[in-house]
Amino acid sequence: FDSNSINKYPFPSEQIPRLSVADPETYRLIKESKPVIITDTNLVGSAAKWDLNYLHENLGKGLFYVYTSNTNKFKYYNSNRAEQCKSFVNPTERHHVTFPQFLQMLKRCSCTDEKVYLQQILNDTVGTNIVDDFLQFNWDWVNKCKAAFGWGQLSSNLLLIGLEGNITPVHYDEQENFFAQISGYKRCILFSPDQFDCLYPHPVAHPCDRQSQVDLSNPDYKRFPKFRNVRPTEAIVGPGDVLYIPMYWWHQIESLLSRGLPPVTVSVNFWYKGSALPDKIEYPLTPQQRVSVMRNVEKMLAAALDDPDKVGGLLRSIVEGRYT
Ligand SMILES: CCC[C@@H](CC(=O)O)C(=O)C(=O)O
Ligand SMILES: [Zn+2]
Repeated sequence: FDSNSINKYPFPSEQIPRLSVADPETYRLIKESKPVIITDTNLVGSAAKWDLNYLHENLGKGLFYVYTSNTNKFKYYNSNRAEQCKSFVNPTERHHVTFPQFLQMLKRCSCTDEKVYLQQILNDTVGTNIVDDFLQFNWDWVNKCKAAFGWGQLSSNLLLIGLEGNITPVHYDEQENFFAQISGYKRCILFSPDQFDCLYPHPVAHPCDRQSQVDLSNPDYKRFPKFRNVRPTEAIVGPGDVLYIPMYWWHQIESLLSRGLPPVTVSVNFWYKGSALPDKIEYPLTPQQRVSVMRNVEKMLAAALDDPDKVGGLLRSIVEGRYT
């Protein structure tokens, strides 16, 4: 990757540890829900050949979700909620196209400043060669991890094909994630769940639930003063690396400029449902549990008031002059 393509952000960063699949420390970190880059897993080694030509030949005739953006940011939004919310402006456009059409869109990007990002759950419409490659993922290792950490079922594998420069802005997911990098390089900037107060997520009922309101490239310190206190940990993942993104950990993922061609990055993620609640809740609550409680309060109040826009007013009445 081209090291001077690294965006400068107004905060110092720690480095995410980079450990071997054979190192016991790797599993200690995962057990503690801490991020770690795991090398030599061969988790998606069979996908090392997934370049655009091979994918064009073998992905099949199915349709793929491809997002376009007039900026380089691909902020996720819930399209059903977006339709309900008249004032909401979609940050990206979603298209349902064939792979050849995606390749055409990619080509057009070189002469417009539009960016594209294919984000498609791997399903049974793919060709037999892709199915074979998928079956040759290192399921033995990843299933052992799932069992060892008590994770729930694998909910999906998302195929991500992005253009260099693409950014998935900072957000958290409610699933455990083994993020496998296949080609190209991605900068992964992570923030622990206890930094919730610094990252000001949209309201739970908003189309951009779980997404931070803070634009890392242009933070609005008046609206989001605590953003000054963020302490990220980051790393650059390359082909063969697997990044463990623990559930509720905030992350921003940036596709880096690569000197060579093609200017695309390819990744596959493995989203797992979280582990079951412990029989006995220990106190103090973990940061993840605190986020989950806040989410449930917002959901309950939005339902009780039958209007998400009234939640802020009621919470202020509860807090101001009483819990401050
Ligand atoms: C839609 C998912 C995008 C991905 C980040 C990226 O590779 O751009 C991510 O956020 C995740 O795997 O959780
Ligand atoms: Zn994510």
